[in-house]
Amino acid sequence: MRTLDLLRLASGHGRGLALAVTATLVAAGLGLLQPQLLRAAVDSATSVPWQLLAAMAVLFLAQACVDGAGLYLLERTGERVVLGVRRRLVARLLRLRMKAFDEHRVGDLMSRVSVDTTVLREVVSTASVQLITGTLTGVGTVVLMVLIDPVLFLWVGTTVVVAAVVVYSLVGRLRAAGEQMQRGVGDMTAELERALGALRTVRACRAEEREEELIGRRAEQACAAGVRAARITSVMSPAVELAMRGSLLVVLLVGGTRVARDAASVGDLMAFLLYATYLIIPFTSVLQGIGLLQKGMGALGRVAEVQELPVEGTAGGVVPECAGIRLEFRDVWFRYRDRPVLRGVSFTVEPRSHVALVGLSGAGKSTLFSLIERFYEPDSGALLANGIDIRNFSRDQWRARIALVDQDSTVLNGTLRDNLSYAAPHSSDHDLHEVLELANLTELVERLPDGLDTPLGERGRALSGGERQRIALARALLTQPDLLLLDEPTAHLDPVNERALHRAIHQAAQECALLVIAHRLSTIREANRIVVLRAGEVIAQGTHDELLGINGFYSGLAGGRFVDNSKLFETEISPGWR
Ligand SMILES: Nc1ncnc2c1ncn2[C@@H]1O[C@H](COP(=O)(O)OP(=O)(O)OP(=O)(O)O)[C@@H](O)[C@H]1O
Repeated sequence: MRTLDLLRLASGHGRGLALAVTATLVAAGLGLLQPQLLRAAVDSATSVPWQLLAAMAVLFLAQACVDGAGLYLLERTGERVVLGVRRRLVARLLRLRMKAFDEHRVGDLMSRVSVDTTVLREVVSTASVQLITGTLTGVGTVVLMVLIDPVLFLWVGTTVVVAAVVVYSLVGRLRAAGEQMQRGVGDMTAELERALGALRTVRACRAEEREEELIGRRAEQACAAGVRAARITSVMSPAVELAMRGSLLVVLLVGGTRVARDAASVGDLMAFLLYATYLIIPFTSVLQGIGLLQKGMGALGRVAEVQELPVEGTAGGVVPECAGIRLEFRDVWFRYRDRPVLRGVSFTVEPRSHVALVGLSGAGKSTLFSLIERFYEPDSGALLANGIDIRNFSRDQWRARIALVDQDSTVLNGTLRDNLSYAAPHSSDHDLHEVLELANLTELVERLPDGLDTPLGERGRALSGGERQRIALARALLTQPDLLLLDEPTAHLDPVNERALHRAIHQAAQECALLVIAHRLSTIREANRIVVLRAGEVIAQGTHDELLGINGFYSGLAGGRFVDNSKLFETEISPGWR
């Protein structure tokens, strides 16, 4: 099965591989001719046979050139095969269903693209040729040896068979060790990615030593598997070497006596001896090839696992052009694995309306956003856009009509312009400046040394939390969505910027529908409608004033938990935060 996968890997590169294998085979063939020339020179010449020596020199040179060309072709093909695999893996990883990321660690998935594919390259560029040319030249050498002296070959053959049996018995264990090593490297990368991704927290918690210890342990696991593989190889290699040296000794002893008894000529013995030394090369090649192939099978398995993970579908129709989107949650149920999170959620966001979602932490508010973005699908019930189930639309088309600003306000490594136009790459400078003004960012652009073209650093490290949030909002507004999803948009803002952002949101709400996860009273008051969520259920809907009168849970939330920023401004803190 895996062998088939391996062959499939090389498909499309058959020409390059065939050329490389041919070159290596020709080089090996040229090598096999040399002892024959030597034999002829020794047996027939009475003086130094210059012509034969010149022919041998030409053979040596030709062999070196063809061998070099074959090696280059192989390495090139290996690189191209890996490029194809990496491209396929990257395309797959970027489209995996979100559930796959709940079950697999990002660092481990990354290590499959970097480390495992490198092992695959070795299999393609080295192991395949080692196995093919090693076997063929080995067989060729054996045939020539049998032709020269079958009796002598029997002696050599026996030692070689013993070595082959030792190698065969160790191959399975070498493969297992190879797999463990790759897994160890994957685990280590995952831990490192986790620690570096949260470096500020690691430092603030003075956890460097603990992280170092944990990541070191993962590295040790990879090292232990590597050492296990080395131990197995260290038994294999001397076994082969012993067999080779033994067979040379046998050739000298048995061959010498046969020459003494005139059963063979000196030329025969020299040619046979040369072939016996030549046999070492293909035999070691095949051995190394088998070892690499076993390692490669482990890597291939890990790469194939990614290829089998489910991706988001691309099928579906176009969202019909309309003046706005009316989004309806109709009796939506959803669970993460076996944990129910949403229970029969029903509510509607009218076109150009402003709806706030409120509820305690863990009530399921962000999950509602994930369902709207179609990161996950409901277990039952449906989300309807203007009466049509959104599963009928292609994800791409649907996502083009909505925009999301989440709490993390992701800023990508790149310039401010790259970040703003990420979802709308062809925006004009005029459009960019319009949204910058809306998000109260013009001052930031003036302050940055290269304005819109200033690099923002990895994850926008050079920016404040509020600036990142406003950039995320500006990016969302630039796409002119029909539905804007905001996860507490004013979370990182001071009152001045909060007011500016409310203005921006208010303006945006003229053009599109807004669904806002809100924790601040100011954000909630802006909404035409508030949906109260409790443990995955919608327990009430209405305006702020209506809900205060009819819903005890909401009144409790409003009285105790919403942050009233106007009070914060006066350095008073609402009772729930004391
Ligand atoms: N990927 C996930 N896998 C498993 N459980 C999850 C996942 N994401 C969220 N949950 C769980 O689902 C529940 C709802 O989470 P959700 O993030 O929707 O809550 P929330 O109301 O947005 O909370 P908050 O206000 O704290 O952001 C929580 O109990 C959370 O632990």
